[in-house]
Amino acid sequence: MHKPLFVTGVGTDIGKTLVSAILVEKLKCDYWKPVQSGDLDNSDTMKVQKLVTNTQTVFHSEAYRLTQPYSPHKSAALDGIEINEQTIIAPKTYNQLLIEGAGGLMVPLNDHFLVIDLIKQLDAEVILVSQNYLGSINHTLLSIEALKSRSITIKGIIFNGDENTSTEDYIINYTDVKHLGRVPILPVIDKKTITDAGEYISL
Ligand SMILES: Nc1ncnc2c1ncn2[C@@H]1O[C@H](COP(=O)(O)OP(=O)(O)OP(=O)(O)O)[C@@H](O)[C@H]1O
Ligand SMILES: C[C@H](N)[C@H](N)CCCCCC(=O)O
Ligand SMILES: [Mg+2]
Repeated sequence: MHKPLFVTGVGTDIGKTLVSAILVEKLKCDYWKPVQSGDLDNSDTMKVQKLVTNTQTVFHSEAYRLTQPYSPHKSAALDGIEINEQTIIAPKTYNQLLIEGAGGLMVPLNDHFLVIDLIKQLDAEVILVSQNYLGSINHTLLSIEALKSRSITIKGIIFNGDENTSTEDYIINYTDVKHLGRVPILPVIDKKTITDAGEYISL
């Protein structure tokens, strides 16, 4: 049985949900967003569900649905609760499971447990979503350093958005992490463009 795939990013708003939709359609795997903070009427799960065509994918319910769009530890406090990491248990499925994180790796779920700790707890392999912008080399190398320091397997990195070969080459050569592909800016995001975008990723 495959280990779960955990899609994380060098930060929030980097394209994890978009890349997750492409991967879910390409792999016909299940999707799970354990912690959703804010946007409950347009959640990541709902976004992916709207973009996926295959009938095999099961969309599992979040462990935590928080009303405010902040760091999960803060959103939970605003909702009068505290996230208990013991309750975040991977859903049972015979299919491959793709898990989308919240924000980047060092995002707090409570006062002692971060997204990166959840990856370890779920024994998942990481697909890191990066983007090419001034400062992204630092953010990407820091993310990879954090994963390696916790002996978390990195399946590879997907660059999202405009190409920057010098940035991508430096990151791949310095870290030896596998380049899984690059998703260009999609002028239109719908079922067809998400299905077609599968060709940009090789894994
Ligand atoms: N390659 C792309 N082409 C066009 N739009 C994109 C692309 N990647 C991301 N976007 C857009 O950028 C925004 C942020 O992307 P996305 O929601 O996937 O980020 P995220 O990392 O999942 O954020 P969060 O941390 O909130 O989960 C969305 O509106 C998304 O449609
Ligand atoms: C609310 C947003 N859409 C994400 N789901 C959560 C981002 C948390 C970022 C925390 C931080 O790194 O400062
Ligand atoms: Mg998302």
